[in-house]
Amino acid sequence: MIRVSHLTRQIPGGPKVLDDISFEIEPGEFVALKGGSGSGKTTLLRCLALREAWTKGTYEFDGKDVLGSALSGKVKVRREAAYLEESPILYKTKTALRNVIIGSVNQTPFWRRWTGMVRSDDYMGAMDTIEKLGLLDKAKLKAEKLSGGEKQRIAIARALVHGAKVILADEPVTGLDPHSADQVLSDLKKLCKEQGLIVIASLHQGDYAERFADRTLGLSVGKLLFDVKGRRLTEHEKRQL
Ligand SMILES: Nc1ncnc2c1ncn2[C@@H]1O[C@H](COP(=O)(O)OP(=O)(O)OP(=O)(O)O)[C@@H](O)[C@H]1O
Repeated sequence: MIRVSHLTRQIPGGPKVLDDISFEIEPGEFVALKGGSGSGKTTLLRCLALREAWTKGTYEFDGKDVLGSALSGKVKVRREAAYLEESPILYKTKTALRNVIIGSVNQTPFWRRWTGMVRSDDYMGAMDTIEKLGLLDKAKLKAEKLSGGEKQRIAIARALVHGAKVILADEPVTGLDPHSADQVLSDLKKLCKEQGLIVIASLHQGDYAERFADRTLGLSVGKLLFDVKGRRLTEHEKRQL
């Protein structure tokens, strides 16, 4: 479970980009972030991934206090929360399979990325996950040959293989055609329902949030305007964003 209380992010000497945000998310929930350009969606995801500093607030992740003095909370977030960029960063000249096995720069020790050393159970685990995401026929293709949607799904497979329990996806379907976007979001939804993952994704475009998410957090100028669960947004809520 994730519990965020009074999260505030102020750029040093600059504006407040997130202002007093609080929410709780249970395992298995797919949460969409909606808000106009500059509303703070990316900053919120990056704060949850500990890629940006919190100015104020408390953060509990799976029962651990993350921002307190003990290091174990931070280590847990770095291990179990995967931040997915809008354009996934993959090793272009390595195969999809190899990308999944060796992991992302943040998740994998340097020596492992450098040597590319794998154990047979790493190989099997990666192949199983790639198969679950329906990409077995792409496993041996170099990452540079994959489509945008396939790259996103390989980045998801990579996160899972390296122990992600929370996926923080920044505009995961921006720039994808509707079919690829549906595949990426169906995969994420399936992982929530079948494996109890938490997915938080900024999905401002189109009706993706309504179609795939269980819940929508609406942001405007760094403030949480609404937290809607189990129903579509009203016209009034849509106009506020
Ligand atoms: N390091 C920084 N210095 C100054 N302003 C910043 C910094 N980081 C973010 N901001 C500002 O904070 C606001 C929120 O940015 P953020 O990228 O989180 O918004 P967003 O909702 O993801 O926008 P978009 O949908 O356009 O990607 C923006 O006005 C941005 O300019």
